[in-house]
Amino acid sequence: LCITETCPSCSVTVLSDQFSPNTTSDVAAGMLIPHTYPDTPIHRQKQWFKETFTYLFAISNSAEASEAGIHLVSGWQIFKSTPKEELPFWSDIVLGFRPMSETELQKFPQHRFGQAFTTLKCDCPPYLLWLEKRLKATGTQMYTRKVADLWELHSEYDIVVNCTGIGAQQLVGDKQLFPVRGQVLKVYAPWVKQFIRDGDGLTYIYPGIHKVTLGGTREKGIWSLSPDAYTTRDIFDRCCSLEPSLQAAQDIKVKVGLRPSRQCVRLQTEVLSQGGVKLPVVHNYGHGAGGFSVHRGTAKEAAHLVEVCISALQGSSSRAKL
Ligand SMILES: Cc1cc2nc3c(=O)[nH]c(=O)nc-3n(C[C@H](O)[C@H](O)[C@H](O)COP(=O)(O)OP(=O)(O)OC[C@H]3O[C@@H](n4cnc5c(N)ncnc54)[C@H](O)[C@@H]3O)c2cc1C
Ligand SMILES: O=C([O-])CC(=O)C(=O)O
Repeated sequence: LCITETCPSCSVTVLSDQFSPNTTSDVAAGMLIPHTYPDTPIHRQKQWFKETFTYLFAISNSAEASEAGIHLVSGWQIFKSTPKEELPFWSDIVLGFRPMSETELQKFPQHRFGQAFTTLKCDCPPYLLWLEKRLKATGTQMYTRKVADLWELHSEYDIVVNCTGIGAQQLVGDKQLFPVRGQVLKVYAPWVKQFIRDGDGLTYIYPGIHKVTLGGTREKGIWSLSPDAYTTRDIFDRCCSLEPSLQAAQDIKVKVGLRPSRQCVRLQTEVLSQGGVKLPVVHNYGHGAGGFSVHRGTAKEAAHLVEVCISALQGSSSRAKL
């Protein structure tokens, strides 16, 4: 979508072996709370988050909000001991960030410190469908196709943009990319309005428009997409210990996804070359546990890289004509 906006004259085709609702992005809670990428400068991560927040905040204030599944949500991030970094880098981007009051903390007797703020949440399947609808309206073609090798695309396309998430491990053999398995529950509990996140990142309660997401797990290097019944019970118990009213939750569905984790998002151009033929590839994958939080910012940067590739191709074809 960002490419169609940045480079309106180019024709875009989306190839994917799976579309919504069968992607990792459909499993995500979709909360805008960034995860830090250790090898990416903080100012760049902050810029990605800020652009994403600003973009989604505008949608949340529009008549599209409900169809797009975007809404504001207030709540608490709580800690058993005061974290080293009391003010995370994103504290001035979310709304109304402040330390929790003593009265608020009384709700969580096991926790000593907390941060209250308002952020945005994407209800992921509706948001992905809304994006697909907007993309189709630009004339973009979408085909179900598994790409085994990027070279198979060179006769059909001038530039390839690689947004394959965990699939990039196989597609481009990226050894730095690894799965972090996450299991979550989606439950019906419409009385839960505030989000609660344990600062250790393991337990969270995220109310969406129709369902509440209860999490979670972080299992490094595990590829299994099968739900685990013991883990389901454990997640439910951990969430009930933070919000006892969840005991009355109904219609519990279990989902599993593989976070495409890396020390940094791979957001760069690579020019593949074979027998004198060149194929520019813009990579944009490896968003780990924070893909929703930075998706618009990273997509805009990828679209800019595509723009640079187009200029280079136009430059080389006019030189060839000379
Ligand atoms: C349990 C869980 C909770 C999460 N919660 C949050 C959250 O609250 N906030 C947040 O910011 N992030 C969250 N995330 C992280 C977020 O889900 C990911 O960062 C994000 O979904 C990655 O998006 P992606 O588009 O790169 O990957 P995907 O959604 O996996 O999309 C990749 C696409 O590429 C296709 N593909 C792959 N290989 C090929 C190939 N060879 N040929 C053709 N197509 C291919 C796939 O079919 C898929 O359609 C969570 C993740 C999990 C697992
Ligand atoms: O950590 C969170 O708050 C939710 C999330 O992004 C994940 O489970 O990957």
